[in-house]
Amino acid sequence: MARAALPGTSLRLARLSGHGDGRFLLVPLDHSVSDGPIGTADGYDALVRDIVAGGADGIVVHKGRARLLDQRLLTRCSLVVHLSASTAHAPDADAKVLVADVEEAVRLGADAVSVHVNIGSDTEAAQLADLGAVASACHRWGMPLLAMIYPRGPRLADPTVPGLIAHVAAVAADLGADLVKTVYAGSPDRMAEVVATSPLPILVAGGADGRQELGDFARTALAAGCRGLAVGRRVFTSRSPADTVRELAGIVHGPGELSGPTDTPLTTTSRLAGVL
Ligand SMILES: O=C(CO)COP(=O)(O)O
Repeated sequence: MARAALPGTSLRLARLSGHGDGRFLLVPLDHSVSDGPIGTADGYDALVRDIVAGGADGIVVHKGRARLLDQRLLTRCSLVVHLSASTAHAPDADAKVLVADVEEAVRLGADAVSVHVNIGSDTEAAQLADLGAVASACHRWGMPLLAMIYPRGPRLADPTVPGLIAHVAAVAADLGADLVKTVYAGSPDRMAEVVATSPLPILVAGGADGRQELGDFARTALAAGCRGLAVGRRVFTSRSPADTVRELAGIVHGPGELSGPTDTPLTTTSRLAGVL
């Protein structure tokens, strides 16, 4: 569904979809807030270099990290500033709070901002209020808004029910987001049901579930109509993050220089599940 976007919003969105095809491969690296450092300080810089070399459209980081990055890398890869946070040590890790605002993201040169909302959590009301307020600020500044929105909370037994995911995607659209990142519904048919209801492009979260090979997972999600992927842990815990990103970029944006299988069994990431 076509929407009238501000020129700034559509220009930044076009930059974010680096290949100009309306598809997106993002690599979230905000895990350092939720769970602790992603490797060493030098390793983090090398990781970002690998992600850029592999052809990711954008990385997702918090505001302080954005200031520490090598700016030259961000001329070839978009910057998404994540405005939400919680840590694994909180009494309720699903309770995301805002830790930055859109003006800060503008000053940092962001191509988009993201907000995390857990629908069904005990603090859903505050997170919805935050999403609405950030959407208004994004509209003032011409800044694209990625809603990382999930069915997640103590009363939700199965977050992969298509009707539930469709509902959270509708919340994102109705409150003013431009892109949705949410969970995979478990099968292509179920995911296609979700996509059919959403006026916004849906990016599927890579997650830590290693049961399906990452490339297959990506192909399945794209075939179901998803417009891209946001894959964090399964990139930075792979043997070669650059090769993993290269493979995913080839799947998201069409045939490219695909490399061999790069995904490795996940050993360190399951503890993050439910926090991000
Ligand atoms: O999107 C995430 C954090 O914002 C989490 O990404 P992964 O589940 O792919 O690690």
